[in-house]
Amino acid sequence: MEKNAKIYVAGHRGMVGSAIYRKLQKEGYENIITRTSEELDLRNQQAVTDFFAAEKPDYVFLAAAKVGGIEANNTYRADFLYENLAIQNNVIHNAYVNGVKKLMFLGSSCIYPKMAPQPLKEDYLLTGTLEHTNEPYAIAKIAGIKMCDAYRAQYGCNFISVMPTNLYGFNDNYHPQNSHVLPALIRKVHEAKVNDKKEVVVWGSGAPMREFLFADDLADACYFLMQNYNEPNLINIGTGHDLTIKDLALLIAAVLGFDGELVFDATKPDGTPRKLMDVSKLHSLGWKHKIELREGISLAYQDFESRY
Ligand SMILES: NC(=O)C1=CN([C@@H]2O[C@H](COP(=O)(O)OP(=O)(O)OC[C@H]3O[C@@H](n4cnc5c(N)ncnc54)[C@H](OP(=O)(O)O)[C@@H]3O)[C@@H](O)[C@H]2O)C=CC1
Ligand SMILES: C[C@H]1O[C@H](OP(=O)(O)OP(=O)(O)OC[C@H]2O[C@@H](n3cnc4c(=O)[nH]c(N)nc43)[C@H](O)[C@@H]2O)[C@@H](O)[C@@H](O)C1=O
Repeated sequence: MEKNAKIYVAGHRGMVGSAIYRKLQKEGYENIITRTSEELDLRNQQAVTDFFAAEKPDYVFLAAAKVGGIEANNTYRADFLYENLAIQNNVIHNAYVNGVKKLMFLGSSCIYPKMAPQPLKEDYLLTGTLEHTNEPYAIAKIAGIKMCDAYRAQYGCNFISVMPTNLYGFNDNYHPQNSHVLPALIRKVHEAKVNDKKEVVVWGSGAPMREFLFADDLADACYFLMQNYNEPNLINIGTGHDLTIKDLALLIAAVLGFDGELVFDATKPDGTPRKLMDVSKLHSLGWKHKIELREGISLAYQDFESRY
C-alpha cells in the first residue's frame, strides 16, 4: 500500500477497526477514510454504491459487521445473518465496481466445523457441520469468503480473507449478555471485586477451550498481510495457544485481584468445544503475535476502567 493511498477502514469505531486505524496512522498513512454507521449504513445498497462512487478508495479493510458473543449470536439469529450478508455484499461488490486495488475481509475461527480436528487448518472450512449457536453468523461469513474468492476468479480482484481467532482489546464490548467471554469476565470480576461479592458466575461448564489474540496484534497481522498476501485461500491469524474457560476466569481473577469463587452456570451453552488455530502458514510468512494473554488482559482492564 502506497503511503498516499486512500484507505477505507469500515467499522473504524469498533475494536478491530479502531486497532487497524491506529496501526495505519502509526505507519504514516494520512489518507484514511471512515464513516460511522450513522453516517453510512452499510446495509443500505444505494448509500454504499454512492459512497464508493464518490470516494473511490484504493484499499479497503472490511471490519464492519454485526458481532457478538455466544448468547447474542444465538438470540439475534436473523440479524446476524441478514446484516452481515448485506454489509459484505454491498462493500465487496462496490469495491469491485470501483476498481479497489485490494480488499481484506475478516472471517472468524467460529465458522470452522464444530468438531473439526485440532488445530484448525485453513482447508478444514466447509468440511463438517457448524456450531448451532453461531450458524447464521458463520453462514454469512462463509459467503463473504466465497464472494472474495469468486470476484478474484471471475473479475481478477485482489480480495483476501483472513480468519482471526477470538479477539479482545481496546474498545471491546462489555455488554453483560451480548459480549464475548473475555470482556464479560473482566466486567463480572471487576464488579464482584468492587462490590465485595464472593462469587462470579461463569457460563457453561468451564471446559471449552479458547484461543485469544489482542486486537492490536490482529491489526498488525492484517497490515502485514495487506502488504504480503495475495492468495485466494484464507489464512488463520492467532497465537496457536489456548486454555479452558475455567483457566481464563482464574487468570482474569488473578490479574484483577479477585479471590472469590467461580460458579459455573450449566444452563448456558458451551458452544464449540475447542477451536485452536493452526498458525503455521502465518508463521511461515514471518508474522507472530507479540502480546501474551496476561499482559493483554491487563491492558484491556485499563481500557475497561477508563471507559466504565
Ligand atoms: N471480536 C472478535 O472476537 C472477533 C471479530 N472478528 C471479526 O472482526 C470484525 C470486527 O469485529 P469487532 O471489531 O470485534 O466488532 P465491533 O462490534 O467492535 O465493531 C463493529 C463495527 O462495525 C460497524 N457496523 C456494524 N453494523 C454496521 C452498519 N450497518 N453500517 C456501518 N457500520 C456498521 C460498527 O460501526 P459504528 O461503531 O459506527 O456503529 C462497529 O464499529 C468483524 O468482521 C468480526 O466478524 C473475527 C473474529 C473474532
Ligand atoms: C469470536 C466468536 O465468538 C462466539 O463464539 P464463542 O467463542 O463460543 O463465544 P463467547 O466468547 O461468547 O464464549 C466462549 C465460551 O465462554 C463461555 N462463557 C463463560 N462465561 C461467559 C460470559 O459471561 N459471557 C460469554 N459471552 N461467554 C461466557 C461461553 O459459554 C463459551 O463456552 C461466536 O458466537 C462467534 O461470534 C465468534 O466469532
